[in-house]
Formats: sequence, C-alpha cells, structure tokens
Amino acid sequence: MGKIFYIMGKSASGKDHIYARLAAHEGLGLKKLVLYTTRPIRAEEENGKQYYFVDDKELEEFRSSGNLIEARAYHTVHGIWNYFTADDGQVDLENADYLGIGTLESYVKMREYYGKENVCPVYIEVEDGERLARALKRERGQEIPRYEEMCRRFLADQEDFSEEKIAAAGITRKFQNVDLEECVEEIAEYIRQA
Ligand SMILES: Nc1ncnc2c1ncn2[C@@H]1O[C@H](COP(=O)(O)OP(=O)(O)OP(=O)(O)O)[C@@H](O)[C@H]1O
Repeated sequence: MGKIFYIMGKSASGKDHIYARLAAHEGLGLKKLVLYTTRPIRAEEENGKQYYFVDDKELEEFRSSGNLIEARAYHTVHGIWNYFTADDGQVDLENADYLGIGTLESYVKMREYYGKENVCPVYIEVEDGERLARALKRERGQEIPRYEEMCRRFLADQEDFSEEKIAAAGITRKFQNVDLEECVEEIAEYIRQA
C-alpha cells in the first residue's frame, strides 16, 4: 500500500528545495501531488506542473461532487485566489507513493480524507533567527523585494504553526534543515522506513 508524504513548515524553512530534491530522488519513486489554483497562470508556468489552473466553476464542481479535500481562499489585490486539493483520481495508493506540500490545516484534511495511516507528515524546522535571515536574503534577491509581506508571513507563521497546533495534528517528528543535503537524506530514510 502506498503513502502520501506531506511536507510542511513555516515560511523559508526550505520546503520547496526539499520537495524538489525528494521528487528527483532516485529510488524513492515518489509521484508529485499536483494542487489546483484559480489564480492566473504565469508566463513561465505550465498547466499540470506547478498547479492545475482552473476557474471558479471547476472548483464548485469539485465541491458539489464531494471531491474537494481542502480549499483556501486568499484575498489579493487582484481578487480572490483559491488554492485547493481535489480527489481527481490522480492518487492511486494501491500502486504508488506520493509527495505533497501544504499547510498544517491542509495536512489535517488530507489525513481525514485518505486515512491517518496513509498520510505521513514531513515537518521541516529551522531556528527562527536563521529562518528570518534566509527569508531576508531570498527577498533581497528579488527584483521587487516585499519586506512587509515577508514580515507579515513570519508573524502569521507563529500562530499558524503554534506548538499546540502541531501537537494537535499529531506531528511528533521534526526534520531540522541546517544542512540541506543532510536533511534530505534524513527524510529519504524516514520515507524508506515508512
Ligand atoms: N539548509 C539551508 N541552508 C541555507 N539556506 C537554505 C537552506 N535550505 C534552504 N535555504 C534557502 O532558504 C530560502 C527558503 O527556501 P525555500 O524557498 O525552499 O523555503 P520554503 O519553505 O519553500 O519557503 P516559502 O514557504 O516561504 O515559499 C531559499 O532562499 C533557500 O535557498
């Protein structure tokens, strides 16, 4: 029986980097779980790669058919953008293992939907001062740095990933992302043992 390995962690904890390395890790054979969004596709993106890009009507169809696992709405300057996970048949736990990435809340919904034994948490942690330093470095490298948004996310994370919420979600193991390659190897070992 396959499993879904679900990556979570605060902003700039290294989720994207770890996700990319695990997805490309030979031998693990993980399939990528692709989420949906109603935000417009960007020039460099490809439908079905970063996300499936859909409209509000398709989101409502998933909702009414009972195949919407979790959904989040963000109020942006461009309007409301929805991000969601849907049971569209891409997950076949009889035959494969999957790699997902998301929030603590979406992890809880995934666990409810697919069953606790089938969804394994991969919680990434970085000491707060170091994480803020990485976030600032990353932001500095952007054409238009958004320092306010960076600070907003840093503060929101303290609430969204409080120790109470982490414990309530049943997460007991945390992977420290000090050295990226070592962290990836530690997670790969956890996946092999699961
Ligand atoms: N072990 C590490 N040592 C130093 N820098 C790292 C390490 N891991 C990741 N980084 C850097 O930290 C930054 C954040 O990494 P990444 O974008 O993967 O995090 P994230 O958790 O996906 O962030 P967000 O949720 O904010 O999008 C990147 O600039 C990345 O290069």
